[in-house]
Amino acid sequence: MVSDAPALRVEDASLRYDSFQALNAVSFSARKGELVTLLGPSGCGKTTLLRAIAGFIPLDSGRVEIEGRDMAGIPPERRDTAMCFQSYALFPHLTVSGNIGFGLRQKRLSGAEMTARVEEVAAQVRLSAQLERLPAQLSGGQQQRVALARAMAVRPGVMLFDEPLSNLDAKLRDQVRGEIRALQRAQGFTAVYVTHDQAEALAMSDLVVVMRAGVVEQMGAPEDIYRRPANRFVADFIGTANIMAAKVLAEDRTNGIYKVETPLGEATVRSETPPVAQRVYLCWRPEDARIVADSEAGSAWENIYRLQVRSRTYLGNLVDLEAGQGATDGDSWRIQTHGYAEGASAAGEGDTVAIEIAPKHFHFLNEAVT
Ligand SMILES: Nc1ncnc2c1ncn2[C@@H]1O[C@H](COP(=O)(O)OP(=O)(O)OP(=O)(O)O)[C@@H](O)[C@H]1O
Repeated sequence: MVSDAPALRVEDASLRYDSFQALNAVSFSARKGELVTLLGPSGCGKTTLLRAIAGFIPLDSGRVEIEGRDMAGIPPERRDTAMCFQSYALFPHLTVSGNIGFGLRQKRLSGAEMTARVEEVAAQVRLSAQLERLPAQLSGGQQQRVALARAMAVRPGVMLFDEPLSNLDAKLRDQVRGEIRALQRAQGFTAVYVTHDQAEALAMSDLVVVMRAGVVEQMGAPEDIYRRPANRFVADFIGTANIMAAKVLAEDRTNGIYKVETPLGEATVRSETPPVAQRVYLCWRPEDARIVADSEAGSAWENIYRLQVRSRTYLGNLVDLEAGQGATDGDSWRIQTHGYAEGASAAGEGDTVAIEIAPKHFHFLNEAVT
């Protein structure tokens, strides 16, 4: 269960490597039982932040609090954290049991307590039958589970994951991420999870912290980040986004309805939050467009645009179209639709399709066009 007490609080964390500002006033907190992902492109400072939380590198300014306690000057082994790495970092000469129990050696548990704890955690990660094996005798997914069990065994206040799945193939990655999330929920541990994979972040998190160049660009629940990205960077980094420079022509703030001019044509936008400027970026997602039949397209409906299909990719469950006004010139837009949706099969390369984007599917970014 998620409670209100912050298990971890990072406040204004800043850190430089020589002249390079790796973290710049980063703040976020994780409530007890929450999984928070730090998401961003390579080099944005995710690992640096995780290592600062673990106590491996000191911050230049700002603070890390675990369970309300300031961690300044507290070494890693005395912080209530455990790290789970992408490389697993298993001891090759120790059995699964030895690896899982490794972190317990400092915990002053009796032999019987230690065995019981190892068996309990091994069962949670479904490794009870492999306790006497060496890491080399395990699959990649099993090795990852040993690493997870070893971290879980010490029952840390905050579990820290550094891209734990990047050594696994795509299918296994999906499976293991589901397992980690299920275990995290069942055991109720608090976790900070570093990834550059937006799908992983959306699938696993209670809170996503999107970072770029040492700065937090946005944080929120996965759906918030996806449906209401703050700016072009976040919109583009999370999923696929069609981003247009728009000009507000008329507004009815009371009802949240705006008329805007866009490269697609005029559009009606329904938005609870007003645009931040008259010239503002507007975003819509590929699945927000609906291909409409000619009979509908001729009616007085709003937000219907005729586009020529420039390329068509069949993805099995979905059809992905790239379409624009005319065959090649100017912007092109990504449209995704179910393969069986009306009109999808007729939308071949070179064909003209009519699409409808509902007013509520347009989203104003908090970013003015300058
Ligand atoms: N010890 C160091 N000395 C100097 N610069 C460093 C050091 N460690 C990291 N950096 C730089 O700081 C920036 C942030 O690195 P960090 O490893 O935190 O990024 P990241 O977001 O985790 O990236 P990745 O996903 O590639 O691991 C990078 O530009 C990196 O080159």
